[in-house]
Amino acid sequence: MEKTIATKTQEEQWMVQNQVFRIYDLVFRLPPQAQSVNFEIRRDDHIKYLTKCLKHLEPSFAVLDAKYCLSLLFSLYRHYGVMKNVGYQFEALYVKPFCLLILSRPWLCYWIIHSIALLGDCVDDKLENGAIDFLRRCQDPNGGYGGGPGQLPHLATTYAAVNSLITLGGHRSLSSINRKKLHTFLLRMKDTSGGFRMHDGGEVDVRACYTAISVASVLNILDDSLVQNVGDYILSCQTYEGGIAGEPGSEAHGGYTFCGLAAMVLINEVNRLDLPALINWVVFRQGVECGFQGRTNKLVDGCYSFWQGGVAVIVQRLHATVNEQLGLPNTFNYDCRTDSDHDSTNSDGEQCSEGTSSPVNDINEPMQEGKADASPSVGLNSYGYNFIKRPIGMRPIFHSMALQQYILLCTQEEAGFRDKPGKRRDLYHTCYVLSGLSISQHSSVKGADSPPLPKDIMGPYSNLLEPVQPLHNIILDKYFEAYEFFARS
Ligand SMILES: CC(C)=CCC/C(C)=C/CC/C(C)=C/COP(=O)(O)OP(=O)(O)O
Ligand SMILES: [Zn+2]
Repeated sequence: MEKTIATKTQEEQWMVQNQVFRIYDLVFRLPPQAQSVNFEIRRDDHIKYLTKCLKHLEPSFAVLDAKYCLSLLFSLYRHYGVMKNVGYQFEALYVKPFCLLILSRPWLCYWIIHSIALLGDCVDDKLENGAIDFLRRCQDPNGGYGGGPGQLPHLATTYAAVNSLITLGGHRSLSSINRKKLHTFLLRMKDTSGGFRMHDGGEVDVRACYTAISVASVLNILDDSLVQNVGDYILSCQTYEGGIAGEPGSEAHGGYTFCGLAAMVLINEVNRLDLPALINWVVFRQGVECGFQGRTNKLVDGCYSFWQGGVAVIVQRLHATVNEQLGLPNTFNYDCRTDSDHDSTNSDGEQCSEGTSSPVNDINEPMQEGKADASPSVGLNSYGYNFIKRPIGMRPIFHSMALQQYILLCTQEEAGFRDKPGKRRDLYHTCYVLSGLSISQHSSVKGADSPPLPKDIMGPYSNLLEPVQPLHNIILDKYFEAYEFFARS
């Protein structure tokens, strides 16, 4: 069983809290002149580390396959009672780490390639071509992507492969995806409940619903047969706390809440969720340590900067639906907010009062002249595009500067990012901490095209990362390139 705060030993609790609160003290309780805190992102070091990881990944693909077979052989020996001790040791040392590594190579590609793109860089041609060719080999002849060549297709690795290829961009990469076969695979994963299962004979959960809907939407292959009843399934996972669980009857969790909310937006059924309850749940997940926790009474963790932060920024574009559910007038009131609750001037210095702002449109209504696109696209595959083109109608519902502080001071290592002080860096946390930092930095802008103000960036303005399409967690420019590419083909 996982340890909660309550079940951790005194010593473990002290270690985590002492380190996190030391930083908290430094930032919040000391006068600014006494703070010798470096908030700068070590951009070059992160890029160097990530590129090195990708380089190591590429030539080791074949080697890993061979070692995997060997480790399975030892595992079999152990189960049949032959070479029991040697088998145990070998399994602990090699089988488990290799299984994890070998089954998740499209994920490793995505975490690395997306992180490099967030930092404003790209991989060189050799690495790019290597990654495209490798992902092509992970594609199943009957559609979908496995964790490596010849492995069973799986929705999570399909999502990671598609997001990687879109992030690499360009004709060679985008056209390597067999969309027709992928649609067949997605239909095969569809369950009678309306949800999706992760792989043939696998578990049905909200993660599967999201990964299926996300890839179908961005590849322009979403249709009624895929959408049917998936909203019912996700709705049945919203808990009494307001967040969304992995499956009906489970506990609300940030990862699944992001998946459920993003999927509901992509199928245009987000108004069926209880959004005020969801907002109430997510705002209380940001702790005094400034980072987010994944669920009630658990420790903060850098990766929830994206899962929970992502929920918070998606909600910012759902102001019309939230107002409707609260029985409030449908007003666009972003301009009426200021940094001080008592200040009645808007960001342009004009006087304004609550409730007198301009009307807003719902997700599929034409955008207001001058606010965003005058003619949004129509159809099942356009909800994500229209969503990102909408103006942001609500100020951040989380403390963006505090989250940026947690990220920069508690999760940044010399190179790479981690969960919290005391943990080691890894590629998953590097990817989701950077994704969380990006959405946090861009959470105060009013539209997809405006850059953030320096006051909304913790540290030097050079810390600014590339913006993402939060519904897919793909770099915004690359998302638009893919949207146009697949709209034509
Ligand atoms: C796109 C995609 C595949 C999304 C996955 C979403 C995601 C991160 C789900 C989290 C799963 C989960 C229950 C973690 C709890 O781990 P824990 O008990 O170790 O962590 P905790 O103590 O923070 O809850
Ligand atoms: Zn984590």
